[in-house]
Amino acid sequence: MMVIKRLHQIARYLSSRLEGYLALIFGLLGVMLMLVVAAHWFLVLEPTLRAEAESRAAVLAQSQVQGLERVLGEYQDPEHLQRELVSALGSILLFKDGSTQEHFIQRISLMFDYDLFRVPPGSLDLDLGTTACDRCFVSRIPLYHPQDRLLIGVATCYSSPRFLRDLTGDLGRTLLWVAGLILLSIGYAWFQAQRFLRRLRESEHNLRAVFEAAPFPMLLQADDEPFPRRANAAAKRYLDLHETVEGCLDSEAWRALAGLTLPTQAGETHEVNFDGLTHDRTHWALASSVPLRFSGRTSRLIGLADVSELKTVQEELRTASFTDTLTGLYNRRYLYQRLNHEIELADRYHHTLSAILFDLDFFKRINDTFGHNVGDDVLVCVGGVLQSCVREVDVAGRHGGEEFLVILPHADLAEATEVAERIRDAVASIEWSMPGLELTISGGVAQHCGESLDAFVDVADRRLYMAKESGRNQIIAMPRGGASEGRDVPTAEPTA
Ligand SMILES: Nc1nc2c(ncn2[C@@H]2O[C@H](COP(=O)(O)OP(=O)(O)OP(=O)(O)O)[C@@H](O)[C@H]2O)c(=O)[nH]1
Repeated sequence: MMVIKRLHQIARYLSSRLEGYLALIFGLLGVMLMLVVAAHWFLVLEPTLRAEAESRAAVLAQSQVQGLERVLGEYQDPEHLQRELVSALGSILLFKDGSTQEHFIQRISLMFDYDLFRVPPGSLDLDLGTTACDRCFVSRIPLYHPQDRLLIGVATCYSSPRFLRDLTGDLGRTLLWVAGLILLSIGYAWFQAQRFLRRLRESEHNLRAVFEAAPFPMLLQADDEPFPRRANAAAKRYLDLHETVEGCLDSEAWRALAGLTLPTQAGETHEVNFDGLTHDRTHWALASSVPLRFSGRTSRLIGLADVSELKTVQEELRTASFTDTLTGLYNRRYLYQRLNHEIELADRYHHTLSAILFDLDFFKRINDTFGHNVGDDVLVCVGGVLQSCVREVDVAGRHGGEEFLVILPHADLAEATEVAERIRDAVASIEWSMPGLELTISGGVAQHCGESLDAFVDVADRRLYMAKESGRNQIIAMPRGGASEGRDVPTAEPTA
């Protein structure tokens, strides 16, 4: 694992170095190409074309010189012969290209072997035409006597270099232009590539800086790897990441986080909670996960924003919104929400549901006699009694003022009445530290029979009113002879 990682690092280093020199390599390749083309031109093409041009010039000179041999055969008198030769040479030199008006043969000189050719020595050596003919092709054409076919001299023709130009045209200049353009293009491409690479490096550097300096945790993980490839300083702190001996980033919290389902779409966020962090508590984080490719591998960028404190505050607010601040019991808002829910469950699953509405007897008198603070303490104390007398599934809360409501799921009227009695007894038995303080409680019990929440509470309320009317300190679970109250089946007689 270490070896592979090391090799990977070396490969990455070499690759990054190569990237920097890539443009230079391409530039050198271009120059090499130009050198190969130039070498081919100067060493192969140009000599071949020159040889071809020379042979053309020689053929042309040969054809012209044939006329001279005829003159040599026709005239015996040296003076006459010389005049004719000069005239023939003049016509050869006048021979022009129709399109360019350029002379084909620019200079011609004759040399004879006077031992074989019987005229005074040197009398026929002629040299006519321009002397400045540097690049001319020189063709030496043997001259034979027309009768006995003996070699009697040599005609040296200096042909115009236009033969070479005909063959090459402007190839050389074109090649120079092309080479220049290629070099310019390579230079431009190299310059642009360097600029692009510099910008790329800058951009990568900036991204790394942003990644590192981000105040919230960010991690980069390849899809086929269990550990993050990169983590910024905030992530290392937050997830308590440490490097293992194998060189991977790992921690308890990372493992907990990696086991969760994180969002897969860009812009999507999930609230996740996970353990394993220091401070030994469950942490909440807002997680985002953006798919991307990194170093050619499918990866994801995980962003985390710790919302644990926000969650705690949210939870506290939620609890506060459902809690009565004085007694710590549920408040009326929660009681009604819960009762609504329990009614739905009872209707759906056809199970029993009962409720008890309590009211402290003559509570005003306690307030008036002992003061409001004592009244508050009494309310808190009664709340505690209520809480201790009900099951875990039951819900006890403050209905308002000195009224309390107890919800009893899966309890019929008889069972609820029993609980109500237990509470009444318990309240009556409280030993108050305040001399002269006595407290009783009255209650109305109702079993749900399919009616609405308001109607259900109303039944309990009317029975509570009856209890009050009947002298207080008692529980009413059925109307005494009231036909309109006879919906639920009483199983216990009212007590006094
Ligand atoms: N100390 C205190 N008193 C409260 C609180 N809420 C309501 N009360 C008082 O409770 C008293 C209720 O009085 P009443 O409605 O006349 O009823 P009661 O005196 O208990 O008489 P019955 O209900 O008929 O037995 C009022 O004096 C209210 O001020 C509270 O939070 N703290």
